[in-house]
Amino acid sequence: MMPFNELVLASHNAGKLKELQAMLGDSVRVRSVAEFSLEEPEETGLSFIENAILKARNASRLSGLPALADDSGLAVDFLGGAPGIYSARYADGKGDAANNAKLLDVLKDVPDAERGAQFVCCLALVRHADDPLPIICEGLWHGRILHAAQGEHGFGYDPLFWVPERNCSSAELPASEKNQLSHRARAMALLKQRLGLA
Ligand SMILES: O=P(O)(O)OP(=O)(O)OP(=O)(O)OC[C@H]1O[C@@H](n2cnc3c(O)ncnc32)[C@H](O)[C@@H]1O
Ligand SMILES: [Mg+2]
Repeated sequence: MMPFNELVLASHNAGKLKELQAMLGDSVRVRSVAEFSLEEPEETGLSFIENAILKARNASRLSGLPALADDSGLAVDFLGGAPGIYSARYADGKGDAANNAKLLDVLKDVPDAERGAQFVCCLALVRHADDPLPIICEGLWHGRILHAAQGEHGFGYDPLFWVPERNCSSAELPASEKNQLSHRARAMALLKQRLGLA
């Protein structure tokens, strides 16, 4: 059991919410921040950590509940870690398909050996909106960027992310497998350890 019985997930991304819920299982009753507000807080931080804390505090303030936020993104080696914390806004807010198209275009002449990338996930848990000691857990997932989209599962950049340990894209993995391997899965495993659940 979690040290509390209700938790609000501070995300407006349906793909993330599904994965986080599956990973949390029935260890805690999960609510979504959308029950309290549809307005997304501005992600003004310069790091995944700052943005995750900012989203968690916002959701906790709105709900009066402990809150778990996920700030994540794709860091491409050839681009010096871009789009990074700006992954959701890479194509100026035009959405996943536009983000993916832009990334493919920017990397169109880059050979496989230079297409290394990491998915990054930072989870932040606050017990209340002004919690002075949020719990922060990170996870990385190493792969490389494909030359064209592959696979239908997952969300976001998954169709472009080659998973060397499975020889397929992350959008070709069934949800249950992605949820054991991914950046989010690694961060969640650490969070469960920190909470004494693992
Ligand atoms: O901030 P919230 O409301 O949680 O939702 P968001 O989609 O804006 O989330 P982020 O600000 O953390 O941006 C994450 C970006 O990285 C992408 N991303 C994160 N995890 C991913 C995953 O597991 N598979 C594919 N893309 C992912 C996602 O599609 C977004 O473009
Ligand atoms: Mg966001």
